[in-house]
Amino acid sequence: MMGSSGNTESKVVKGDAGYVLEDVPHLTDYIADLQTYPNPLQMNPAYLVVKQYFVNEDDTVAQKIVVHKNGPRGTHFRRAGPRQKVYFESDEVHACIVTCGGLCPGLNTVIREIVCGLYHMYGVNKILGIDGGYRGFYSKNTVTLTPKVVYDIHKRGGTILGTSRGGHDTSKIVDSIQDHGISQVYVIGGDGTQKGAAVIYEELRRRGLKVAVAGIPKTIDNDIPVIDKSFGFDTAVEEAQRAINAAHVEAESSENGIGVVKLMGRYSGFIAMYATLASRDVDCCLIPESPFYLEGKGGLLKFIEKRLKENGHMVIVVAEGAGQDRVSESLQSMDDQDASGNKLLQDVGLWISHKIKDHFAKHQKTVINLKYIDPTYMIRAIPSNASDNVYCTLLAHSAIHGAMAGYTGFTVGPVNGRHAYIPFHRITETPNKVVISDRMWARLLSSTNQPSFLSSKDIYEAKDEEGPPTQLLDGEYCKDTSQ
Ligand SMILES: Nc1ncnc2c1ncn2[C@@H]1O[C@H](COP(=O)(O)OP(=O)(O)OP(=O)(O)O)[C@@H](O)[C@H]1O
Ligand SMILES: O=P(O)(O)OC[C@H]1O[C@](O)(CO)[C@@H](O)[C@@H]1O
Ligand SMILES: [Mg+2]
Repeated sequence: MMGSSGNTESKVVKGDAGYVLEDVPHLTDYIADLQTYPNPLQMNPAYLVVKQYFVNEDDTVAQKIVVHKNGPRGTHFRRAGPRQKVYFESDEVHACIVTCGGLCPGLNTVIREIVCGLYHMYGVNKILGIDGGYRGFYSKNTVTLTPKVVYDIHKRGGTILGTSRGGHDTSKIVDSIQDHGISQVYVIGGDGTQKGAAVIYEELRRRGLKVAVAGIPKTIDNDIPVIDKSFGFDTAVEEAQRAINAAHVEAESSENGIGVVKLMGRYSGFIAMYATLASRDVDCCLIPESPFYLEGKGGLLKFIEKRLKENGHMVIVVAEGAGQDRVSESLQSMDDQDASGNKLLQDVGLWISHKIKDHFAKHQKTVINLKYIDPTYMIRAIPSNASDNVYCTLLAHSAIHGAMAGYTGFTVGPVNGRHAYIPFHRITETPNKVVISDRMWARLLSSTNQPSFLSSKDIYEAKDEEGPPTQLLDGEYCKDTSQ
């Protein structure tokens, strides 16, 4: 038995045995009598031979794949992919693409694949690039995008369209969409961008316009929940190895050598955690989710003394958002924000380097040789690697298939390896963070042998906050990162 309840916020369908579909909006939810057309892919020579090319309308993807015999089936999302019927004729589509927020490897690949996918799979040849993020809709000229224009852009870092923070003026953006006669909007960006896409969708719907809005989640920090991983993350972790290697070479080449590497990660320490686990040369990894302290027993400085005694050198990786409360306290900084309202961070790498140098100079009378390496922008300004390129292609194709099939107000992304359409609010409400009571962080602690900086009270509270260990696998809103 299926029953459904829906508003513009959520469209939830319930089925048997605790099955829940968190569906995405469709143009037919607010426009009556929309005409459908056979999917032109049916005649496409490249795809003709694929058996079962089209996704079954009822296919959904389970958010939770570790299940118990009598447990509820849980939350599902609509499976991404091409449908037999589409809601746009090729000639009718006028698409636009915008990139917002910080840079990330793979942005150009996603742009390229949206343009080429629309053109080659659906015969769409009216595609506009919006210059410089959301504000480009109303304050800049547009760029015409063709397969020829985007041919080799995946080999370059950054975004050929430019990006920005702030400047989201919903009514001006939607006026511009209306004035240009745009019928599909592809929005590439992080949590802020997807929030912006959600309000654009709401306004288009309020005006009753036949315009599909598709979000492609971008975040180098991997802080978007529900999806398995964000594009560019692997590339960034790989690039971070170069900085860690350099820090290690510098550190081991001198007496009491210390290499400090700062990596991106505003609120989520995934890059630092994965880069540390991959490298094996790191002695200590500091992330925003795990508070640390410097002084006293169990503190960072005592650990450094111990490591230097044991090995004669060490490497510390610090995520940019780690220990921000301590840094701000000590620098008595103002609560500055960027144009999008994101808190501007203090340089924790510099701060920690000073603290370490001070400690050894004042209290230990030991000569140390500390090198601080800050590759933060270098790891996100590069082109995506091979596997991210393939991933970007799948994201772009999933977004195109969804928009052509009339879905709107959705983000695409892999959930347990299968691409799905996810309602905007599900990926913007709670950021994805490293769970320090999870097995992955335990693996890191055991590989570096660093202190956890947690008292037994903290450990008890961390477990209590997350619930018992198995709840992580069961948690509706938690990704299973434990593996
Ligand atoms: N709540 C919101 N409503 C509407 N627009 C928003 C909202 N939050 C952010 N935006 C807009 O989204 C754009 C990008 O936001 P932001 O600078 O926070 O980056 P992001 O997409 O979160 O990417 P990242 O943080 O990974 O760099 C900006 O133009 C900003 O104005
Ligand atoms: O300096 P910018 O470009 O505003 O962005 C810095 C922030 O962007 C991010 O890379 C996220 O996109 C964060 O890791 C970082 O704090
Ligand atoms: Mg963000």
